[in-house]
Amino acid sequence: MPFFAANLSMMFTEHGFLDRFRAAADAGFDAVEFLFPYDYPAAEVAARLADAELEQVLFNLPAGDWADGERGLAALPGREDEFRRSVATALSYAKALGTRRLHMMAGIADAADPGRRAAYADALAFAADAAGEKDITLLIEPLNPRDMPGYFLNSFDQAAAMITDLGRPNVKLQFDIYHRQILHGDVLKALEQMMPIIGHVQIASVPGRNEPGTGELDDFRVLEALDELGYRGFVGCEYRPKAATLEGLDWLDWFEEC
Ligand SMILES: O=C(O)C(=O)[C@@H](O)CO
Ligand SMILES: [Mg+2]
Repeated sequence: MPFFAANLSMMFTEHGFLDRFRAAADAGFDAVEFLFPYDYPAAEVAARLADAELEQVLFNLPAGDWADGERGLAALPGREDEFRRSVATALSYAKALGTRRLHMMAGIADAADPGRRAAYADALAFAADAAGEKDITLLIEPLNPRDMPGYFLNSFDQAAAMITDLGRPNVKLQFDIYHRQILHGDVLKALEQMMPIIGHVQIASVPGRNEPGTGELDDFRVLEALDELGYRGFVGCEYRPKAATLEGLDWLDWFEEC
């Protein structure tokens, strides 16, 4: 049985962000992830985690001007100083929140452009070193172009090659089953082949990005396969509930029963 983490950027949005921690704990979660904590003081977020006795398992590095369409800084030449400051900001939040995994978003950039590839490779090495000093795993995640048009990292093989080429033990793949199915399919074989470099898993149904068990894949079989393959990390529930979050949570009971 995987360890599930509620994604508080997508789940429990019936509540304000800071109230989602208590809501997730009351619903039975022991762990949470979210995209960004930066709108709130780290001490305030840490207090909500402590009050709800939750583990914070993952969040993203600052990703630039989100409202203006930016989706990360790593592959953007000319933004190196900002990127390096963003790494420091994320590490300081990670320390306050006890987080051991950070996701580095790449940005909207053409992966065929050598300048952008070089910027990304430099950013990855820099962030890997900085995270490694704090014993933190740095994750990279391929995203499908329907949800994230123009995103630099849109292939699992490309991500795996970058991780292998860099050869740092604290750089791993964020394997989002939803993105994998849309990008390439062949989910079970990819999990098997990439297991040595997987540092975090996320799940949602395809194509709706709703509760597991409501889409085209047998999500419960995929979750079982994670167990069989020896995955002992977290599975982030990064889905948009079809209706109220609590109403849709019975998928967890079905999964436990099967
Ligand atoms: O969109 C996803 O999938 C994520 O995991 C985010 O961290 C990136 O927006
Ligand atoms: Mg994801």
